[in-house]
Amino acid sequence: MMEIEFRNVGKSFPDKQSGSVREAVANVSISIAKGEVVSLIGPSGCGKSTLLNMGSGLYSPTVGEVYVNGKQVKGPVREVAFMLQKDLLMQWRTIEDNVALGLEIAGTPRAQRKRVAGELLERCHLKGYEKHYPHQLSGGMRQRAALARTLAVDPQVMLLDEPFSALDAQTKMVLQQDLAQMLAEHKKTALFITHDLVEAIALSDRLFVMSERPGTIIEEIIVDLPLRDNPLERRKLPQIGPLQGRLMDLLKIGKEDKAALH
Ligand SMILES: Nc1ncnc2c1ncn2[C@@H]1O[C@H](COP(=O)(O)OP(=O)(O)OP(=O)(O)O)[C@@H](O)[C@H]1O
Repeated sequence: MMEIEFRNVGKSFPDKQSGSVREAVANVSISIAKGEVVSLIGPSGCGKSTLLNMGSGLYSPTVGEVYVNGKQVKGPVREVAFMLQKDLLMQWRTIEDNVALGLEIAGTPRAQRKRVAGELLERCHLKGYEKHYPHQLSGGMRQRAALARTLAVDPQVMLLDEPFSALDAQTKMVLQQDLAQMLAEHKKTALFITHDLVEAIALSDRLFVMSERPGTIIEEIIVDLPLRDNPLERRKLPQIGPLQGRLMDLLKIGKEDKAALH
């Protein structure tokens, strides 16, 4: 069974200026099996975040349906966790309490919350920072804490909306490595949005390339490369360059007047 499925999904938003509706996403069908990591790439404004929001139940599709674990998504889904570019940590809570937030909401007893948060912080290389506050950490460390918080609720499906785009290139590579290892170790299913083509190739089993708005899928690419759990090594493979070139061509980078990616 597919873990997450978009069936002929479309989404339109009311356009305040014209008073009509504007189509953001058109006729998208994507099926992702348990344990698969899939990336969405496409020009800015093509509807990638809108798709993720429909996956989590935050937005409802105008047409079509979304399923998680065979059940139609009709509102926020417990099995799905979101991670965004902004870490959204609460400044007044310690790192440990930020990581345990979802568990607290779920009513998990304090001792268990502390244990889970401690284990995840160690796994995310933040041991010793449990009692620190977000402002005392670097951007990369805060994003690690956000990753630990996302994993704390043990979601089946992770929706990742450019989680590393605000980080410097080297920090980003190290976090990608941690994420990839955790996804592989826990067989999590993930749908990842990125503008970084090599990041998409390094982390994914499959890629979907979207057109400009209204976003549709223009190409599905199977990343037939080893080392999905080791993106630092996968990046070094000779096949990466040609694959990146193919994506650049599909996205018409440098071929048109406008910037396809930014
Ligand atoms: N809540 C909303 N109300 C109205 N329009 C919206 C809403 N959310 C998104 N849109 C519109 O839908 C289109 C797609 O936006 P979306 O954020 O999904 O694109 P994106 O591909 O994620 O962009 P980027 O790569 O720049 O993050 C845009 O034109 C955007 O203005």
